[in-house]
Amino acid sequence: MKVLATGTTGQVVTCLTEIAVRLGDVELITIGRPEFDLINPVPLREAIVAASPDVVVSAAAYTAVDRAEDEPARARAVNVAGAACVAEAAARLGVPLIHLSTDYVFSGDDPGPRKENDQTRPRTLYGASKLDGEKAVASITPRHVILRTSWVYSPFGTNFVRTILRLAKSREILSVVSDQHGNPTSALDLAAAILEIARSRKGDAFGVYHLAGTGGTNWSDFARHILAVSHLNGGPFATIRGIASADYPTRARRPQDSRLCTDKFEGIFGWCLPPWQDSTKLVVRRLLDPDLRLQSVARRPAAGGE
Ligand SMILES: NC(=O)C1=CN([C@@H]2O[C@H](COP(=O)(O)OP(=O)(O)OC[C@H]3O[C@@H](n4cnc5c(N)ncnc54)[C@H](OP(=O)(O)O)[C@@H]3O)[C@@H](O)[C@H]2O)C=CC1
Ligand SMILES: Cc1cn([C@H]2C[C@H](O)[C@@H](COP(=O)(O)OP(=O)(O)O[C@H]3O[C@@H](C)C(=O)[C@@H](O)[C@H]3O)O2)c(=O)[nH]c1=O
Ligand SMILES: [Mg+2]
Repeated sequence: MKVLATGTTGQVVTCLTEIAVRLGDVELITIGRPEFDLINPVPLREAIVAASPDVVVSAAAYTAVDRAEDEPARARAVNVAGAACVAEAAARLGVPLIHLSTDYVFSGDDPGPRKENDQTRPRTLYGASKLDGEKAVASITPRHVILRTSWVYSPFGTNFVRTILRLAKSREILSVVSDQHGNPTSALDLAAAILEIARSRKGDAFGVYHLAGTGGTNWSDFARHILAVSHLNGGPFATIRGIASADYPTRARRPQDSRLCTDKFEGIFGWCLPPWQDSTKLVVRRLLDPDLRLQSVARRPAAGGE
């Protein structure tokens, strides 16, 4: 089957390319900058229609959480108008759209995990733009699977795992916030899930779903796990000092607890993503030894798990 994904160098799109090669029966087309920019999405929409895929994956987005506070118009243009144009292409083709969204649509003021219908109230401009993007997508095509995921990391691009490993090379102690809770998600797992959904052709599965790594944590414990694995494998190490968000001022105020409940996804699809610790280990080991091509698509069965 032919799957088209937006973006060229993003974490998820890069992992989609890797997993598609591994699967063998998916032709993955990626489309994005510099030829096609979501800021000017009509040519992108027309190119998607011309490519005539069986499924469209909307993986490109404005993801710079702090910068979005200073350029809201650009963030909204990409995440709302751009996402809408991608949805229009899928609607014109009459094919399913898998659209990625975020835990940052929630304020996180109350304890999680959060279900799909829980009240959304983004704290950040990034989160608000992604929420409006979801609404636009849903209004344009009923054949949408909106996947809200969180804390995405991978061997590629910009992410927390790579940042922590880089900082640990030059510092003995790192201060990391311990009062923000969420679910780290490997983009390799997510890409495998997206292609599994694309191939499953479940006719009644459209809607909004939460899909993230199994198990919750906070950023400082996530960092501790990253560096423990790194240390065991001869990589950089630093001591993590847990701090309060108030002691790590950022332009955007992140949710306090944006853990996602994945029961709905598990109920419909019958599986979920691996425990975040296992997937983090695979990605850290791959980053330390780029020749490693570790198995990263293992899944837990839905029943009988923890
Ligand atoms: N990263 C995370 O922690 C999380 C991400 N998500 C969502 O998952 C999706 C994938 O995220 P991820 O892979 O991590 O993103 P990345 O930040 O790794 O990559 C962003 C992608 O979007 C593309 N992009 C950004 N602006 C434009 C533009 N103006 N025109 C065309 N393409 C553009 C980039 O293009 P280029 O290749 O040219 O740079 C890149 O391919 C996004 O929808 C994001 O909101 C959800 C939860 C967590
Ligand atoms: C690097 C670092 C970060 N932090 C904090 C800042 C922040 O609260 C938290 C995570 O920082 P980041 O900037 O990596 O995370 P952030 O950009 O907020 O990550 C988010 O990205 C968007 C795209 C999403 O959709 C979200 O799911 C989420 O993954 O850790 C420290 O406390 N110490 C540090 O040394
Ligand atoms: Mg960031």
